[in-house]
Amino acid sequence: MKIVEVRHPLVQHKLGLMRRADNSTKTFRELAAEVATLLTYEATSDLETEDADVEGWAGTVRVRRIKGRKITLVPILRAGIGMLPGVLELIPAAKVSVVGIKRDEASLAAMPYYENLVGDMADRTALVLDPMLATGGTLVATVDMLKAAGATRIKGLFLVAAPEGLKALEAAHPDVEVYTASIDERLNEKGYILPGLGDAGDKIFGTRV
Ligand SMILES: O=P(O)(O)OC[C@H]1O[C@H](OP(=O)(O)OP(=O)(O)O)[C@H](O)[C@@H]1O
Ligand SMILES: O=c1cc[nH]c(=O)[nH]1
Ligand SMILES: [Mg+2]
Repeated sequence: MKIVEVRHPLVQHKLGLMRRADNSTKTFRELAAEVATLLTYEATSDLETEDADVEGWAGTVRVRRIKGRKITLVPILRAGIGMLPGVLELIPAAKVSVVGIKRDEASLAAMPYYENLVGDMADRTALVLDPMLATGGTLVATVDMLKAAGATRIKGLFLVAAPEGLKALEAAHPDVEVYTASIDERLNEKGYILPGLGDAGDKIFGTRV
């Protein structure tokens, strides 16, 4: 399975700022979007390009443009919404497919509650957005949904990923690519990533703080 831990200094610096416990909602949100932009840059580095001719100031110029295949962004409610503005900075025309999944806090089981996907999923690369990959249950349920709708090219962007979640994904969907700012140490007994970021959804939405 392709797993890319992005070691770029800007990513590492911004993730380090996100780990502070005293961040305001505004600061956490801004950093989540900024890291999402940088992860998008990495995750799109293998997009195919083709030649095209444009009329420039001194005549016709041969340029490169992104070839045919289109992208759909798939933010997982709620917390994935926090990454959406940063990804749209680089792919402003992308169609957005929304998935709602809530992790049951006691069993840690992923509970899907909403699905609204673009129609032509089979023709698109799906970029799944979620700040946290913990047990992997949410991501596996999301990929199940996307594949059932015809998706064959799926990449996931996560601010932080736990080894346990990566293992679960590899067992269920080894064809999915993962881009993350950090592979952290482990999960705690409540399924939270250590050292992690805490509850990313609560921090992005300003709830329970
Ligand atoms: O890998 P897993 O163990 O499944 O956990 C990860 C999921 O948990 C969090 O969402 P949460 O259920 O807290 O929902 P929220 O976005 O509404 O906060 C997080 O944003 C992921 O979606
Ligand atoms: O560490 C974690 C795990 C799941 N969800 C979060 O928001 N944080
Ligand atoms: Mg949450």
